[in-house]
Amino acid sequence: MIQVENVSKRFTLHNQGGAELEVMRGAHLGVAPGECVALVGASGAGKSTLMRMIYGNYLAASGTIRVGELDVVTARPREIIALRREVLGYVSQFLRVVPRVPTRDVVAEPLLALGRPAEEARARAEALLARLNIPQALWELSPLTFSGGEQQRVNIARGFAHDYPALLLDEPTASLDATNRGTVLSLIEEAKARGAAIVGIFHDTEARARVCDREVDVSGFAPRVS
Ligand SMILES: Nc1ncnc2c1ncn2[C@@H]1O[C@H](COP(=O)(O)OP(=O)(O)OP(=O)(O)O)[C@@H](O)[C@H]1O
Repeated sequence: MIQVENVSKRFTLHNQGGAELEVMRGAHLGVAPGECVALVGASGAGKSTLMRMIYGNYLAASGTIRVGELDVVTARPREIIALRREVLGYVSQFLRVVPRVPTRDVVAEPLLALGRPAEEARARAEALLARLNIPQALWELSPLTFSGGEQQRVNIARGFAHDYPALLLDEPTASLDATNRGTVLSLIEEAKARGAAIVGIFHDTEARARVCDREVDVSGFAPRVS
């Protein structure tokens, strides 16, 4: 479902005289439906960079990144937008939302964007918010003033609203209490059971051991200095 082949990445630092920083060469990764793969490696090894390339936020310098039928490296912006709407979900560490939009609508939005009936989208959003222990009194409010952990749970609810065939998870259990952490791990297990292909960064080693089938050490993709 997710197939990364021979990917390299260079950053051009425009504010530092155009210096070129090569951070990855020959990256490979394959994730089958129903599988969860953890990206591991020391800080700065390139875990986030690889995840952002799969999502199409960073452009790979070479190689292919297939998600379903689409090669993200050569895809047009319109195709990336459709991929993100239908196929590839991304739970980032931080919630980014438009001000004044109620929490329930923030969570329902991915389903509405797919043309699902408003009633169904709302019901799904409410079920997820309840499961993640967001008090009902907060559903009508914007999540911008919520606590860090509440915002993270709203972000997770939004990321799991649609049953994406592929999911990217950036530290989904960071800063959660034991109960909510358990709920998030159950959501991940349920996504795997319905066939989602998942790539995740988990500094929480117990969480990683519970939900991930394999680890891929991105340090192995560091460019060799010759
Ligand atoms: N936008 C950017 N511009 C320039 N360099 C970048 C950019 N993003 C990442 N890098 C560099 O790429 C390398 C990999 O960074 P990345 O954030 O992917 O590592 P990581 O493994 O996710 O680290 P951590 O575990 O600390 O989050 C680092 O040397 C970093 O400085």
